Amino acid sequence: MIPDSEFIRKERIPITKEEIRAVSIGKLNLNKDDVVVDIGCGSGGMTVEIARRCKFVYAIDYEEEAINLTKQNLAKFNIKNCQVIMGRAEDILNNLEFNKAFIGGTKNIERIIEILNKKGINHIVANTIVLENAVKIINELENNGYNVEAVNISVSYSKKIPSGHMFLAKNPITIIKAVR
Ligand SMILES: C[S@@+](CC[C@H](N)C(=O)[O-])C[C@H]1O[C@@H](n2cnc3c(N)ncnc32)[C@H](O)[C@@H]1O
Repeated sequence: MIPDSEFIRKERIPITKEEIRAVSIGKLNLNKDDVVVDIGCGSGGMTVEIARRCKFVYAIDYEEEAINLTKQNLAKFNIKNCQVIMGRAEDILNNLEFNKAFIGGTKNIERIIEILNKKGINHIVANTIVLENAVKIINELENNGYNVEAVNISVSYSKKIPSGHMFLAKNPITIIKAVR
């Protein structure tokens, strides 16, 4: 995994933290022939990690700032096997050919899952920090016939204090994997 500090970052656009990227990449079980869509690419943290491990990535986000940041990070890490597309995933997915999906942005998630199902996508990984979104994503995936497994990951980072080290907890993230 690339350390968070090596990415170009903007405070307004949260990057998926290194440890969460590591588990998410594991759940995607990528191989060199995979073509992956990154839905809600944000700062491009996941886009870069996915692209390094597969054939091609489509990175989608409706925010111009996110698109620009993703492009900057792709350039920084010299990633060429990626197309960055600005727009709403639900309007774009039907025009793309891919076999796995990573979901980092959850606006209109019901429609997105419906499209992924109709396109015959058999391997999806989604991340969310919002409890209600986790429930919604799990229910929608199961309603669309996927076998779902969710893990909730809490990462704590060490901090040096005068008497030694302490751990500072980050918010838990739910990582949902759907296959069939
Ligand atoms: C938490 S960020 C993703 C972080 C990213 N995985 C990273 O490592 O930097 C969520 C992003 O999803 C985008 N987003 C949410 N719903 C979307 C949708 N339906 N279509 C396209 N982009 C979406 C938001 O604009 C935001 O930039």
